[in-house]
Amino acid sequence: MLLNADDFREEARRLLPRFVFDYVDGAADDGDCLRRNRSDLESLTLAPRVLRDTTVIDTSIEVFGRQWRVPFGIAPTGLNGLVQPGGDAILSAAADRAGAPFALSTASNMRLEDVRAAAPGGVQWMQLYVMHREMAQRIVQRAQKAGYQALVLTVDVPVSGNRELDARNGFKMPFRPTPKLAWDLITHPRWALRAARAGAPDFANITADGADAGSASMQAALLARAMDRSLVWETLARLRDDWKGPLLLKGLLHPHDARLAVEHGVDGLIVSNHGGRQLDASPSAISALPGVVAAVQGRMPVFMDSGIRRGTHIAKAIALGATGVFVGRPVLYGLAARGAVGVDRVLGLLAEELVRTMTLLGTPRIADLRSLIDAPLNVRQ
Ligand SMILES: Cc1cc2nc3c(=O)[nH]c(=O)nc-3n(C[C@H](O)[C@H](O)[C@H](O)COP(=O)(O)O)c2cc1C
Ligand SMILES: CC(C)CC(=O)C(=O)O
Repeated sequence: MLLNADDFREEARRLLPRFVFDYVDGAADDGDCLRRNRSDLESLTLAPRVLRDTTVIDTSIEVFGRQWRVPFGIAPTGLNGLVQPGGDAILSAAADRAGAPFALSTASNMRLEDVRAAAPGGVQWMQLYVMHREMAQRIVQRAQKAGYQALVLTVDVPVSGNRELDARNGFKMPFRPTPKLAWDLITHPRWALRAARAGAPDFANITADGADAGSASMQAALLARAMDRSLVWETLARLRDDWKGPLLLKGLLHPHDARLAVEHGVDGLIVSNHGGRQLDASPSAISALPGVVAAVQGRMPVFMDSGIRRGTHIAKAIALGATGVFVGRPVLYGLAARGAVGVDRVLGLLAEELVRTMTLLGTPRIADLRSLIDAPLNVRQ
């Protein structure tokens, strides 16, 4: 039975070729940060309040003038077409059905306009990797024109984290067929058939601005995560000028950087260690959250991702001051396991778990959860 995000992970492990599952599931170095994300979330506790009216539970929040039905969304993840052809359109539509936002990665296998069209009424944010300034500018312009409502600049990938599983699987561009890969495909016929039916373009293109910039060198640079390392706080001003809507930074953990973000006119933060895929020595995102929230002093929304697998985890992050959270791998497990139905189910499970958690805590509204942070709870910071 698929009763939680971990069940979907096991199903994804069964159905995906090894090289795809490892890419999705894997982390940097020894996976210390990955485990810390989870164990720090698990070790937090929330003391429930009793005899409170919880007849109606309202999980909605308002962000940048838009209503979200749930205080969580889908984090940007690259190469979703590998999990299932058209993955980004499926995820984006599922997020819209759940009343949740969807963030599209620069490393999408689909053109950003096509993903936008999959959920025209939905909340969609565009994530930006800056490999080349020109390409970044083009993506920014096209995302603006297509109607993406916010821009998320990822700042924790000056260079790729050390992904040893990917190296062992030969997962790099150009992708060379090997006997190991052939065996991987033969033993996962359902995935292989679907990929064959979708055809090469789904994999050949890995940038959200599609064929326009899809030169082989650009694609190899993206997969190698060869970013423009000269991008610094001062150059953020250009981006700030180019993008007319809310600008968020994703991948920030240090309170001092949060203060710099405020000074540089950023509109929101996503406290994140990239799901443990970058610096293995990073603190867990949940342990870094209170420091960032304190530094920001309510001047902009602070989101968090990395390790969220349960409704209780969402409640804990919000109790520690997060405006909302994002999930990466869980929805990809859902996509791998059951396609659109699987993504709906994973999002639905998180929402159901959150409602039950809020009922048990005696906190019918999200704002009530936030007030828990001031209560004398055994919340470790
Ligand atoms: C397969 C995969 C691909 C990712 N690709 C991107 C990306 O292209 N851009 C980005 O900003 N973050 C990327 N991330 C990081 C996620 O946005 C997010 O920070 C992370 O998955 C959260 O941790 P979780 O998977 O434990 O929920 C990726 C994560 C995964 C698992
Ligand atoms: C294709 C990559 C650039 C996606 C990424 O950021 C990741 O694997 O963590």
